[in-house]
Amino acid sequence: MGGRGRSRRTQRKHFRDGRENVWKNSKSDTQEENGSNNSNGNNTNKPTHWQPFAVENSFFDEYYKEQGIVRPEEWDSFIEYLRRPLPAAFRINSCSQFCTDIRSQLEDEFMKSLQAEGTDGNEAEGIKPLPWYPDNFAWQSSFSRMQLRKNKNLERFHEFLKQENEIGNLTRQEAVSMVPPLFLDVHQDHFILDMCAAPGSKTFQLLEMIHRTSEVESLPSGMVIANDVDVQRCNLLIHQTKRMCTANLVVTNHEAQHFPSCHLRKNRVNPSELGMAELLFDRVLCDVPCSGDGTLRKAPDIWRKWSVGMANGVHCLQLQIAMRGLALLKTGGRMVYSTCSMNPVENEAVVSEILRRCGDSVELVDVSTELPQLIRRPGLKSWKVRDKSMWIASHKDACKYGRTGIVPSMFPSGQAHIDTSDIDQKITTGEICDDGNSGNSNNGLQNGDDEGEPTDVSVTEVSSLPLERCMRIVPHDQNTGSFFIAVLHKISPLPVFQTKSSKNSQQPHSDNDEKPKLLDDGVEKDNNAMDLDVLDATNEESIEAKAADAGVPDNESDEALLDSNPSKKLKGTEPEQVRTPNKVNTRAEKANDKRKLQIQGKWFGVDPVVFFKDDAILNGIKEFYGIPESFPFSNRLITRNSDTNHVKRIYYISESVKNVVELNFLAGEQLKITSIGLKMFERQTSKEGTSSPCVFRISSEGLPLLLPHVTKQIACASPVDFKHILQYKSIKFPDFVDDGFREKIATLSLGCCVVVLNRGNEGSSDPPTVDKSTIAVGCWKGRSSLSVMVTAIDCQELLERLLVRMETEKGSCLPENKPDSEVKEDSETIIG
Ligand SMILES: C[S@@+](CC[C@H](N)C(=O)[O-])C[C@H]1O[C@@H](n2cnc3c(N)ncnc32)[C@H](O)[C@@H]1O
Repeated sequence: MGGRGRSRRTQRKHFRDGRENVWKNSKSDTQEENGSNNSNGNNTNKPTHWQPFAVENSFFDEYYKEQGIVRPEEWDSFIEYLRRPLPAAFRINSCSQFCTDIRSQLEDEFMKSLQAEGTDGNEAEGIKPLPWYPDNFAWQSSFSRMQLRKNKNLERFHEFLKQENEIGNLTRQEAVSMVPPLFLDVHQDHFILDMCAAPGSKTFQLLEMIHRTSEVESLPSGMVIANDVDVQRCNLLIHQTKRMCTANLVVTNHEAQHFPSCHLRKNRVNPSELGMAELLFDRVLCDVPCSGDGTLRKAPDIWRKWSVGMANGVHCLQLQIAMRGLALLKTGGRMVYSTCSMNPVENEAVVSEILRRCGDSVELVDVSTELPQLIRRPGLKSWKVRDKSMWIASHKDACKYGRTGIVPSMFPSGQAHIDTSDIDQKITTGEICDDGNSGNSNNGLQNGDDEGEPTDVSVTEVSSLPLERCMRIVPHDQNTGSFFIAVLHKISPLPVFQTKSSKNSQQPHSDNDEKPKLLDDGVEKDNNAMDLDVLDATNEESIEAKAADAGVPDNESDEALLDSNPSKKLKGTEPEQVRTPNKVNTRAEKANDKRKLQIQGKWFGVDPVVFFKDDAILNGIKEFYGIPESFPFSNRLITRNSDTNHVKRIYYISESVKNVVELNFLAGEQLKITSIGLKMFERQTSKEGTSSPCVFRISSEGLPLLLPHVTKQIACASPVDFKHILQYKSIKFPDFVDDGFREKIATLSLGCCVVVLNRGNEGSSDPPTVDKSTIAVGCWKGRSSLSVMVTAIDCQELLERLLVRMETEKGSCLPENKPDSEVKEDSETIIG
């Protein structure tokens, strides 16, 4: 095993041979993966060069055998599972109106039919619920994604998955990726930060958790901030979470390690007047960027790319992000640190360093009694460090052999070797976090590599920390990918860290110290975050100390902070007035409101977040739809356009999000917000819009929230007419089957209206009685026809579900006949 005692020449040969093997073996792997003599008649004689990925890598084998993440006798099984394609897994959106219908469909229909189908001698399980996921809401199939796409027998199931996924009733997600949010112990009133959130599958879960039991009419008091550094991936996340129809989400675009503090100066505001003076979180999910070798089964190209440098290269960033997460966590709060990597350098090493830095203020939680059906392994107490050339026994050896890229925190002891030599200089500078190995495929030694002498790694450091409380999920335990999870509890404010002078250095320190040393957390300041960001945001004294350190005068006002950006000057506003936003009808509030309306976006390329305050438009909307004054619109409507005369979309935000927006505003717009709230109203720009007294239609996302409050422009359709609307998208008035419905529609104004399905329990009340199970769609009433404003796929879904429900309830028979007059999509057809 390993490179222990191997001579330089032998070691080099070994690496070269290993690389050749990868490619030599790819032919046979190809045949295996393509499934020769496939019983379903798929072409099995594809040319072998079609196979793009080799599914072995000797450097990988050598590395993980040495780390002992599985016992030697398990190795073959471990590797064999890693080479198998990953079974497809998915989750039912527990907030979907149809979640129980879908679960029944899986349990009663697909479970049996797919078991009967079987494929290619695969496990005949078909699909089964994941035993550790609550309420049978998560499922795993024994089919890979490839099989689902290619196998004719699975076509119907595949179509079902695709359709429900697109609508938002299902989320396709790796089984193990569903685990971290389950350990966060989320409550409905929690403020949650998802630090590295894109593409958003875990954010979706977190949102489901806070919305879990809320009624249609009331929003949860918690909220989620989903952050990612990559704008494009943020857009993916926004698309993904749009299906959740939530007013409790803010998407931000920051480097997680520099996530802004978003706090107000203690001496300038009275927090009790604001509700919140500092943005801290009850829960933090820290699902950091990683080498990703836990996803080998899903992404087999990683076999070819894998190198030790991938893990070593992200270790420092992971640590910085985790430390920032803990700083933003409330005392008493819980943070989950997770990676989809198997590598201890990205996992146990990061957790160890967190514990060393935080001392008694953070504990690693023993969650062994939580989710007992989830099979997991305890974290390692001992592991080894290597770079592309050699195994390294300790930081001392790293210094001795000039191994740049290796930092003390990678070792179980975390102990730094202090030396004043040139080599040490190199190691303690920031460059070590960005070694050239990261992400490249340079596994082996090359001519001219400075190998040094192999160090004796037979004596491995052993950690005294309770790392067995960490969890590693491995593929062969329950036929999944791999994941690492650690649950951290913040007991008290973090120790005060050293200031800029020690930036990026990992100072020597010892596990045996009684008190944690005051260490810099390695976070560089940026203009926005100032130095305050490296601190525990709960530690007021340290904030002030740091503010002074950063050259910010003690008495600097919020206004002055805003002045740093010319677009946000608060001319003519007294500080006291800024601090009393809750007083009604004061001059100060008006000035404040005006300022909010006028504010320009601080962040380049990101639309500003502006409170929508156009009373004329808002009153018009309320009047048109008959929305009572009791509906909380005040300070809950947002636009992303500072020119309020040309607002196209109006977003609705929960009370919790409103508090964050106000805090952010007063704190100098520290948050770079890419998406916020729920799209509630949208300007109808087509010519139909001009014929309506109200140009703002209710968007599909906003309808569930508004529905119980709409008293005008609403009509209850019989199942027959409702089905026709969905089926034909646009119906001429004479073609309505039910006279009562036709008459009701005739009384509505031109423009947007809501049509509710009458299933018998709505009664004859006008407006109809609605509850969580009410099915309704937004429509547009034109001069001669009614058109549905729902996407084609949503119409289809509703139709299918409707038919199933109707059949079950045996309430009504739905005719298949077309309406009398020719149905065609005329100019009034609007599919929103
Ligand atoms: C493992 S993925 C997160 C997966 C996500 N939690 C989910 O469940 O869908 C890591 C994410 O971190 C983001 N990322 C990388 N560096 C980052 C940084 N410095 N700050 C914030 N996000 C970062 C990447 O863009 C990527 O989307």
